[in-house]
Amino acid sequence: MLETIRLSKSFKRKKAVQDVNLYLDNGESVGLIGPNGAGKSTTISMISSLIKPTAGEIKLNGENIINKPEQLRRILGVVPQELALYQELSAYENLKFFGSIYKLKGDDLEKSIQRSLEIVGLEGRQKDLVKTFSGGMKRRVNIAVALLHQPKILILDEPTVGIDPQSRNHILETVRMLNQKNGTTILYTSHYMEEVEQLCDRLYIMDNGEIIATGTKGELLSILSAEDTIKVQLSKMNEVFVEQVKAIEGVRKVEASDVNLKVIANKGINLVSELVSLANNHHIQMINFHTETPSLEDVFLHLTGRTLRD
Ligand SMILES: Nc1ncnc2c1ncn2[C@@H]1O[C@H](COP(=O)(O)OP(=O)(O)OP(=O)(O)O)[C@@H](O)[C@H]1O
Repeated sequence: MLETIRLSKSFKRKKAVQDVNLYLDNGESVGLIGPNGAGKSTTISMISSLIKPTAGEIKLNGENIINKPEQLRRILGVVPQELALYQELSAYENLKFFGSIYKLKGDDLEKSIQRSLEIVGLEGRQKDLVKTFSGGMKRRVNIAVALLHQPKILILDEPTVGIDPQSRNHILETVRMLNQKNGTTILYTSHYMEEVEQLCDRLYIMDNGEIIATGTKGELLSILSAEDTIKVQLSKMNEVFVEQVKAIEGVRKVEASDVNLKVIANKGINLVSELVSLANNHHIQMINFHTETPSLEDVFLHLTGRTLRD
């Protein structure tokens, strides 16, 4: 349905986005995840024709629409990171104003406003001034604005940053409902891995302006399927022991702190028995150990050497 091909944007010498290929199929819920500054907002701004790409194409149903953004605008709803609301107007008045920009009028406009307010759960607060709302409620009004023209594709740029947990849950539920009940195609950006894990069928992982991995959760986790992670608590620790653990064939990484050891090793080696015999040689007891199941955060760490929130 919607596709970007080698989409790139530079600001002077800064390459903010480079060669980004992504596609959204009809009815999919797709996550775009990456740390601050990865290039997510810039990518979204290009797709929503707020800024012009330096290079690349944006295709809608196979047709390059970079120079005819109005085609895409009709079917695209965008919830930007920054609030775009009039604080001195009520929620209803804000929606009325933005609805008129979409050229909605009369009964159609009224129905759209009430439908959008209902979706975000603010129909009971529509007469209240936006300035009296919590941050989370303002975000929900922002989402209602993006829904006024019943977009087929909804893009949300980090919609849960800095808001209370109740509004966050409400927003996640709203997005899930729009995707699963209304069939709205979703592109959801976040630097919270657990949100995209919950909401999205497929993910793109972005770092330093580039897509560094893509796939379903299962496909991304399989990047780590060649490794085992074992965490061990010991009765005591010494440096020679740690060095000998590092030297075990197939061990990739060892992190030691206090009496805890985390060992990442190639799958298939008999790491536990090697550790037990080494510990015995040093008169160290293994108090407990467990194998860790990798998460998508681990995939990100594996690919970039950093955590998402670094
Ligand atoms: N108008 C601009 N002028 C110069 N540099 C910019 C501009 N907009 C973004 N950048 C730079 O481009 C890079 C990508 O920024 P972008 O906002 O797209 O990242 P992001 O992944 O959305 O992160 P965040 O979650 O912090 O918004 C950053 O290094 C940023 O400083």
